[in-house]
Amino acid sequence: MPEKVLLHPAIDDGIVAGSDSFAGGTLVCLCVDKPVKVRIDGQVVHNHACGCTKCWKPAGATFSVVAVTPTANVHVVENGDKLAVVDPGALILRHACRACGAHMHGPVERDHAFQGLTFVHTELSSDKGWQAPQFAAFVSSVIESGVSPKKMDGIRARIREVGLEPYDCLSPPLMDALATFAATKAGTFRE
Ligand SMILES: N[C@@H](CCC(=O)N[C@@H](CS)C(=O)NCC(=O)O)C(=O)O
Ligand SMILES: [Zn+2]
Ligand SMILES: [Zn+2]
Repeated sequence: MPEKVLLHPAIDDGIVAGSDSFAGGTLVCLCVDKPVKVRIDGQVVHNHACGCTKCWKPAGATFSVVAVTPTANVHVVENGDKLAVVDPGALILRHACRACGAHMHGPVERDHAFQGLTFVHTELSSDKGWQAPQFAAFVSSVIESGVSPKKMDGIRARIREVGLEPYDCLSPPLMDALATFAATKAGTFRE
């Protein structure tokens, strides 16, 4: 029997639909003592599985699940002194809890198509109604975390089976946003 392909706990047992009227919630890190808490006002968008090596994954998961929300909607409300930026040179300034390692919020501050957005992991919240994962991004990148290339057909098949489209970069709307930004910078943008 072929080995079962595990993607992420929020996907493996069936994707739970989000709520259109969801008003937001609080992310809590994995620490038992003095957990970091981050409140998000309102719903997230572009929630997706990410196979890249940089996004935070829970133990045993091959993919992370990460979404974006306007940075203005993100508020560190408790124990923010435990946070540190993982890589200050990265586009996404991932603020991780120094004790448990969970990435609590990742703003994009630099001049970029995603400037003003923050990347967050809604699985760190017990609130119900967050947008469900919509697609899988950077699927080929799981090879960089040690997944055998021989497993990629099975991984992509499983992603499709759970109802997501696998992409090796971002989804078409996000890639279009990046290209629109580049075209605007280059002066080649047309309405
Ligand atoms: N193949 C690379 C891809 C890394 C990458 O480009 N990740 C995307 C998706 S999260 C990104 O936008 N990264 C920006 C950043 O890490 O700041 C890896 O797996 O490390
Ligand atoms: Zn923690
Ligand atoms: Zn990623």
